[in-house]
Amino acid sequence: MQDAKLLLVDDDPDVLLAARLLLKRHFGAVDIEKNPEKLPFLLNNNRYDAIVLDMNFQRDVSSGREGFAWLDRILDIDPTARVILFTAYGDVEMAVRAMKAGAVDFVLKPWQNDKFLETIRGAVEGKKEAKESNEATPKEKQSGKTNGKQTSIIGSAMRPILETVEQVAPTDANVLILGENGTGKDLIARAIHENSDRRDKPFVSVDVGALTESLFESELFGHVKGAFTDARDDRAGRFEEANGGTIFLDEIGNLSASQQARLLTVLQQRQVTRVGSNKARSIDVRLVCATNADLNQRVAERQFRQDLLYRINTIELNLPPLRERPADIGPLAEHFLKKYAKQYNRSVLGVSPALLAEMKQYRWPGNVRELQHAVERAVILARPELTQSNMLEPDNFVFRKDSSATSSPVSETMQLEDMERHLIQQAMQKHRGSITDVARELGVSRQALYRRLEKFGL
Ligand SMILES: Nc1ncnc2c1ncn2[C@@H]1O[C@H](COP(=O)(O)OP(=O)(O)OP(=O)(O)O)[C@@H](O)[C@H]1O
Repeated sequence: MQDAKLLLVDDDPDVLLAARLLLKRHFGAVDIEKNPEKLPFLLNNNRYDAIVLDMNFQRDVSSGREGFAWLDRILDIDPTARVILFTAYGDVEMAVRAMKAGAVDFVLKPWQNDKFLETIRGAVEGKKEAKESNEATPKEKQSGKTNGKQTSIIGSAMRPILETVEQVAPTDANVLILGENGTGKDLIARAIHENSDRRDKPFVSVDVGALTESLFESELFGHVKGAFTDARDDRAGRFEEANGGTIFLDEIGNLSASQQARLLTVLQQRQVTRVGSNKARSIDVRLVCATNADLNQRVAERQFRQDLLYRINTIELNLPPLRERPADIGPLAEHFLKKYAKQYNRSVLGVSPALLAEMKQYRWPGNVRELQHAVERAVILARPELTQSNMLEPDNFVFRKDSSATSSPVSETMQLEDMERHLIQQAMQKHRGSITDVARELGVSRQALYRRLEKFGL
């Protein structure tokens, strides 16, 4: 019997009674509550080692919205709370989102007793360890509050790029970073700033592609009071905010003709004029731009001004897509795995050779960002019983299905996977979610079925 106090919150009295019956045999005290509105009172008057919270409180509502709101509320009252979520089959996506929002784990309903107990023990132990080492709480970890360090840049293909960064950073040369989405353009822009003499001054990042025509000028160059209806005060623009430091203009390829003309004037004169004013102010900023568009082609098509291109591309850095640097996939995957195993308290030690081989076959349309999210998801879903020798296996990993350009071995696998997923869905419906019956019908072990349910997010 473990000396721990638990709280279970679920609006189904049968679930509460069954769970309490099981947990009371293993833990010191188990409180149950049907009404989540009582949570603030309970939390303010008790110290719980773990809280099990249902995601859906009204019958027939399965959005989980209420569960998320209560999870937030709990973590606001007690940022050290270890919250485990009850989720139904089909809610695995929601469980992943909830862990990103600060829950420590989840239990699928109907639960298996040994897994349920193991999950609660893990949460209770985690709470003790956190107390002893005074470590960051799950919520602090999510917000990155405790991580003031620069993200490290991984991969041998990045080495020549980093060498150029080191060379050009101390100069004031304008840099244009080219590369598909998720290849690390933002990371490199920050590295340029950090390696320059401007590192103690602001780094201001603006997604210019997302600015509407009407917002563009006031956001970048500022405005004076009364310049337009909502201009209640004088406001500095992002160029002025970056004064002395670096301004990073992302998605520069998406600017309209008039925006390009305005920007070019500012860069030529090194002065900004706030909207509604006629006073020009000098600015001293280092300019770094990025785009995933082929700017030379856009110039050829007369979509982008050549004089603006020449002004921003004194130094050009090309970040290769991940599929063209397969040697970087392993180190990047291991890097993210270590990061998320620590964050989510999972004992996953590495990527199996079989999974690594599949990763190298895949085209990674979302590049490093996609790899990062896929590893995060796999780590969250990796239960000890699902990973052989604590390695991530192909079964633990989901590759994005809308990758039209996948190479043939992967697309054949995808078709098979679709069929498999369909068969499992049908059997789950027929047997109303009974794992034993579905496993028997499909001729697979219960563990193999769990693996597939998790893999397909069923
Ligand atoms: N070489 C790398 N080492 C470690 N992490 C990386 C590397 N490259 C990219 N990342 C991570 O991948 C994610 C996406 O990178 P980033 O935002 O820099 O890409 P981007 O090219 O600016 O994307 P977008 O074009 O969509 O703005 C970030 O979380 C970043 O930290």
